[in-house]
Amino acid sequence: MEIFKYLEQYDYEQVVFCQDNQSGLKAIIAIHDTTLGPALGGTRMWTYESEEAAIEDALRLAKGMTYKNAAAGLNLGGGKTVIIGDPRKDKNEEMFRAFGRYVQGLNGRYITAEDVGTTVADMDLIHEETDYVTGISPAFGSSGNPSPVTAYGVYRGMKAAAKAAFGSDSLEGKVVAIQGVGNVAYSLCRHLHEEGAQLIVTDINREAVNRAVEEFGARAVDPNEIYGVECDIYAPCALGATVNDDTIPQLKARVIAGSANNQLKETRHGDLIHEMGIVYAPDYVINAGGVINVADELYGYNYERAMKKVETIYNSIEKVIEISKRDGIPTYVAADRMAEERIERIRNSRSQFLQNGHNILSRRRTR
Ligand SMILES: NC(=O)c1ccc[n+]([C@@H]2O[C@H](COP(=O)([O-])OP(=O)(O)OC[C@H]3O[C@@H](n4cnc5c(N)ncnc54)[C@H](O)[C@@H]3O)[C@@H](O)[C@H]2O)c1
Ligand SMILES: CC(C)C[C@H](N)C(=O)O
Repeated sequence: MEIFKYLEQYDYEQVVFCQDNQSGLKAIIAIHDTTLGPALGGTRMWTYESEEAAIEDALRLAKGMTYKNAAAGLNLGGGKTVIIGDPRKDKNEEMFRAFGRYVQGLNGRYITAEDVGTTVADMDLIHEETDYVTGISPAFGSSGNPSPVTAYGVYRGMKAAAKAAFGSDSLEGKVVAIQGVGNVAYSLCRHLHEEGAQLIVTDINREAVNRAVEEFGARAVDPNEIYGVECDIYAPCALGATVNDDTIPQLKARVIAGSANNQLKETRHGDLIHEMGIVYAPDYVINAGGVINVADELYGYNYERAMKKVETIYNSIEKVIEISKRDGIPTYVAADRMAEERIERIRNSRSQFLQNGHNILSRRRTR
């Protein structure tokens, strides 16, 4: 990967490589765009095939956060961190504290939170070193684990997408195929089960599958089978890029709506599913519940206020589908336009000069 070429192509601001011998920390903080405000995005811990794969993931996820935060109406830019390592074996206190010091070093340009492989306990360790972390324990006045709120947003967005595909937003009797039943999807399964949807689940973690089978009467399938099952809705809730050349021909679903980030391997896959008449709820619009929830901490966390905003995900999904139909464009393009237009509007409204704290005239007088 030619890194500067990539940064230039997608207009990234900054990439920070964090290394600490003692703890084994190897992390990449990617800051995509801070036009709207500080970059807020989670920290993912994952075993990557190569350093290049880790860098690419951080970059793609950071850009996704710029669009997610903008589309959700937040005054926040986009950033993300990946820590290279196995979250089941390689974590230690020193690692998250070392990482916290790197976050502190950015002096508020980047604020972190949970993502795949990290927990509230990890955020609490980061918080030992910096205030620029959200999703820490509620005992600190924070919002805690964002996953259940993300799940609620996905559930609401899925209903809006179902309305467009089936004429009703009721999910009763609908068959939903869920890939990955981790933190978000577990709560999503609960909402769907309560509404009377039938669940088909898969995960590479057997325990996670068993829990969904036992608690929600889900039918389990092998990871490779999930794409081809007979279902109404495919909910990707594991990692990204699962809507691709191999999986699209297998899909029977009329709706794709799930929590995973970067669901489309390439944008052309969004074009392809659009042509096939599949209603795609753009990933960063439907999964914004978690970031909406943690972002509320910046105002002094209020659960009711945060949930009121999360409810609007239903309307946002309706809106992208409406624009998609009106302009004859795929929903992912409609969502990108919505996000980009907001960034441009705010960029322009901020264009007048504002004193930035360096009072040149008063300093001159003291010389
Ligand atoms: N946690 C949040 O609040 C939040 C917010 C927005 C987006 N997301 C995104 O949603 C997705 C899920 O997040 P999470 O917090 O639930 O993570 P998680 O790690 O708790 O769950 C992911 C699950 O997917 C499983 N998995 C991984 N690869 C798989 C595969 N090939 N096939 C089947 N299962 C597989 C894992 O075993 C795990 O159980 C991620 O893409 C994340 O970036 C999460
Ligand atoms: C800020 C976090 C809640 C971010 C979350 N992992 C996301 O992808 O939106």
